[in-house]
Amino acid sequence: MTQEKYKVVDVANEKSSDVVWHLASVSHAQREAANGHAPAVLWFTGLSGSGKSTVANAVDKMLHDLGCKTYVLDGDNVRHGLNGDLGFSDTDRVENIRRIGEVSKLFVDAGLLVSTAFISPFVEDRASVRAQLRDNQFIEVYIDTPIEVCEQRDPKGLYKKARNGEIKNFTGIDSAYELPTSPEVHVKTAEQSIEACALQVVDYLKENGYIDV
Ligand SMILES: Nc1ncnc2c1ncn2[C@@H]1O[C@H](COP(=O)(O)OS(=O)(=O)O)[C@@H](OP(=O)(O)O)[C@H]1O
Ligand SMILES: Nc1ncnc2c1ncn2[C@@H]1O[C@H](COP(=O)(O)OP(=O)(O)O)[C@@H](O)[C@H]1O
Repeated sequence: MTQEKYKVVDVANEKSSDVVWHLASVSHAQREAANGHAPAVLWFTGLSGSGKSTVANAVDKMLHDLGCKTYVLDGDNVRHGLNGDLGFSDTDRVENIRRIGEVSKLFVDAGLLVSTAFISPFVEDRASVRAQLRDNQFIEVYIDTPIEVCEQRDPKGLYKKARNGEIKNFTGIDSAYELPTSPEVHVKTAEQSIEACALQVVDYLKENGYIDV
């Protein structure tokens, strides 16, 4: 192995300071050309029951049908696996989002349009994930649904449990949700169908040159 195959990065404060990166032999531009679209993370954020998973999966299906390389990260494949050790204290939520941010970055590096569906309640954590990606690779999608509507939907019966005191630290009841201040896409699920919500996101990708179909 010759030395130019390696890039030494400044990670003096990390435990992995003796680890060096192997430079990629397939460039971002080559991946983008092969996939036919730009990579990005569609970061869905909103209350429990707001419709993050439903809309993220509808978007994923539309993009897949258009021939895009996609993936959805949500509680089912993350909180039961990689983040199975984390609960719902503020500290655990911060770590949950940090790890999901790292995983999203890898998917973006692989050239995918990745959709994440996590409450991600804190402005600072969403901003940290954005800051780790290149310009335009983080698209915040605010799934804006009034808590009354979420509570009426209550697809998992969790609001009822939280109101009864069976669940503590429930977002919107006794745990904070900090509103996105300038999301790239602002989706109001109480005012339009699931399909219209998903189209709003896909149209954003078309209008901003991520996909060209
Ligand atoms: N205390 C508390 N508060 C909020 N949500 C709770 C809680 N306990 C369990 N659940 C279920 O976990 C899902 C939220 O997990 P997230 O990883 O998205 O949360 S966070 O981003 O770390 O805040 C959330 O799923 P969604 O309804 O899909 O949002 C709930 O089903
Ligand atoms: N326009 C809409 N967009 C998204 N979900 C909707 C809409 N109208 C009704 N729903 C329903 O609301 C519920 C949202 O649940 P879910 O997607 O699991 O939310 P979250 O992932 O935010 O917890 C689903 O039962 C879905 O069918």
